[in-house]
Amino acid sequence: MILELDCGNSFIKWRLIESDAVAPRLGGIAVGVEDILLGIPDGCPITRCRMVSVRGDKETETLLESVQAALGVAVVRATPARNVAGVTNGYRDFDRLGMDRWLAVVGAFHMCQTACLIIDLGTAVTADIVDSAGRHLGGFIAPGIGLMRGQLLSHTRRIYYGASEAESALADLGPGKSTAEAVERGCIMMLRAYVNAQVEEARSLLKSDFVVYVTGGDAALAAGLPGAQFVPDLVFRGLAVACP
Ligand SMILES: Nc1ncnc2c1ncn2[C@@H]1O[C@H](COP(=O)(O)OP(=O)(O)O)[C@@H](O)[C@H]1O
Ligand SMILES: CC(C)(COP(=O)(O)O)[C@@H](O)C(=O)NCCC(=O)O
Ligand SMILES: [K+]
Repeated sequence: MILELDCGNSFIKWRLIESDAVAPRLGGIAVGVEDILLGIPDGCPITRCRMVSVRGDKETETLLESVQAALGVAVVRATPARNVAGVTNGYRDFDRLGMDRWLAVVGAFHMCQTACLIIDLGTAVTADIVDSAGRHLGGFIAPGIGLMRGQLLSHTRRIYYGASEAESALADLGPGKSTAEAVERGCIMMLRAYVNAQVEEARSLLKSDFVVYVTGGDAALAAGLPGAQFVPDLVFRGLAVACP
């Protein structure tokens, strides 16, 4: 059994997968390594572990070492590359491209073998464009919905509301008639406008048909994007290609 870890800025996504299987056996979202260890059944035969992390080097090293120590298996960490599986990294400094973005791009091209747009809605919302020859044309990074909302709450005096108000604010998306509705709906509208703009950008750059993949913890916020395929495990798919 292989343990796979995707360490994002907010959460660690983890799953257990048989080496030749497509569907995972078990998985979850964790804050720290302890949560992952609690989620793994006793005696589960883990033989390998692969990891991708966008956390700092020191934090990543600590995570990796604690997993190795707890499970007694070597952890393989995905590292930057100029080319993987027919995809070429488009950054001038290829090692500065976030590894989650890179693996999502690799996973996406591996699936469709044609031009694609990859949108990942997590802490940040990223969009990456790949042409039909596998050339990554670059991408965009913007704050995710939590960061947008958080900036408003922390940088204004009179914007405040509770969790239950926030929850009921999304019953519909028309003009808000309370602070909670106005902020929650405004942030969603901004996010959707950004996502739609990415589709337009890809259309004008690629000048051909392309596949749109949506992933990340907040992918549901892009629901209704015409023709988009929701692939929650896109980063894991790329991780398996990059670290077989
Ligand atoms: N079960 C869950 N627990 C916590 N957050 C979740 C959950 N499901 C979806 N989310 C959403 O996922 C977002 C984080 O997405 P994620 O892709 O994990 O980010 P990152 O890769 O930056 O850590 C949060 O903003 C939250 O709204
Ligand atoms: C853009 C990101 C912050 C997204 O991280 P996430 O929202 O998945 O936690 C991450 O991919 C990153 O740190 N990238 C390095 C900068 C870059 O891609 O240019
Ligand atoms: K992300």
